Amino acid sequence: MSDWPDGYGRRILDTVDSTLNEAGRIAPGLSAPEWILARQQTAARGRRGRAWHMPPGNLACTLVLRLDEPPQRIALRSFVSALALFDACAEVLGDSAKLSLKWPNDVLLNGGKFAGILLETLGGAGQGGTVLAIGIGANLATAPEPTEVESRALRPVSVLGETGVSLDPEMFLTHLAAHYAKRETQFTTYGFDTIRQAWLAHAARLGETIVARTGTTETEGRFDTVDSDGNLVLVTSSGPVRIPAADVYF
Ligand SMILES: O=C(O)CCCC[C@@H]1SC[C@@H]2NC(=O)N[C@@H]21
Repeated sequence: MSDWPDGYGRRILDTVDSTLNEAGRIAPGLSAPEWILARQQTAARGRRGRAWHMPPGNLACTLVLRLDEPPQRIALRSFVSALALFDACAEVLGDSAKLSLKWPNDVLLNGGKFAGILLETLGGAGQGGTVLAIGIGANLATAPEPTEVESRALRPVSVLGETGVSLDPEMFLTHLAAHYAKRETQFTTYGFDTIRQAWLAHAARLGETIVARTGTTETEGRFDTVDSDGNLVLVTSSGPVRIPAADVYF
């Protein structure tokens, strides 16, 4: 699956501050979904305001699309995009890689974090609907040092480091865009449950005890499922708890 999907545009930039910022700049004139890839980002950001390590050779891209849907449904693109990223990796790496998904949208390779996704909705977008930017970063060539990430975070890994396979970001984007288009069609045609089931089939630590931490609370429990709204469901000593947003630690 490597043909560029119909209906999706693409722009390739040498250097940009952040492909998410670029999404904001093009949003007012956006008439069709557009992938933005940058060979280098000077101010890449990750979840919860963290900086994102972005050496050349890694994948840095953002899909920007206009959606006329309620916010809760728009947010489910977190799972659509994570699954598409998983699919693209599985396709190009084959059986040489042990891939899994960490709630809500990290992709793991051999148990280490190799890719992350950051969703942002953009204001001032001109025409009707909401503009969603899905920022995707994947360590194709280089991973940050463990000292560059939070002490409790998973070991950062790269595709090259774990498998010896060298992947070109532009080539990889073609696979990712094709898989995203397929999963997006699946989502809009059959609803979230098919995405949810596929995501769960690859979930890391399902059935095991994990910890979900927000800015103020920490919840430990058995990872039971992801519900029909995308919430993480943990079974704690005081019963099931549904968590809409958190960082997860194993
Ligand atoms: O913290 C995470 O796990 C999410 C990281 C998302 C990084 C990507 S790289 C492309 C896009 N541009 C950014 O500035 N961030 C996202």
